[in-house]
Amino acid sequence: MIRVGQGFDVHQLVEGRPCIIGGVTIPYEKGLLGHSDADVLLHAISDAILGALGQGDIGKHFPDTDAAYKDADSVKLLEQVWQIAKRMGYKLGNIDSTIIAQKPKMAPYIPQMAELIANVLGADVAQVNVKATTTEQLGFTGRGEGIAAQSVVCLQKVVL
Ligand SMILES: Nc1ccn([C@@H]2O[C@H](COP(=O)(O)O)[C@@H](O)[C@H]2O)c(=O)n1
Ligand SMILES: C[C@@]1(CO)OP(=O)(O)OP(=O)(O)OC[C@H]1O
Repeated sequence: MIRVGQGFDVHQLVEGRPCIIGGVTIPYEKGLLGHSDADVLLHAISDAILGALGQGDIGKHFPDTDAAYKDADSVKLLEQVWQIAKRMGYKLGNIDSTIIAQKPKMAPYIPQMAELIANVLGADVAQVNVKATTTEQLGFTGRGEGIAAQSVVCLQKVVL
């Protein structure tokens, strides 16, 4: 059986925070604000996996009212989400995702992001696609006020 999920997330860009996207720290004058490390891409992917599983979203599993998740490493959150998928008997089909940011330039960091995500999900890097786009200076992303990410995930039931 195949199940599909989609995820979408947004975080504000502010001074004095690291810019962590897809588990990679990107050198930039601003970073993403959140209760956790605000890794917008890993949150969108985590939500897509939970969506495919019919298991709600990361806010349900890791509430932003819980001090345990203050400045949490979103790689660890994705690892926990993937444990749920494995427990329910699923493996990764493929992921497609898009980072929506005017700046910084994501392209140099995308191979590292895809490698990291594939490692966490026990998959081959060919199963993980990460893209980036600007919004041509339009809207909140275009003004550099925040960064958004979206993701679609296909999970396959493991046949025993
Ligand atoms: N933050 C970003 C945004 C885009 N890219 C890359 O640039 C290409 C052109 O972007 P457009 O928005 O003009 O389509 C795009 O295909 C991305 O590869 C990027 O690296 N970082
Ligand atoms: C990850 C969590 C938990 O630390 O907090 P944030 O970093 O604020 O991120 P968000 O995308 O709002 O989603 C869920 C949260 O509960």
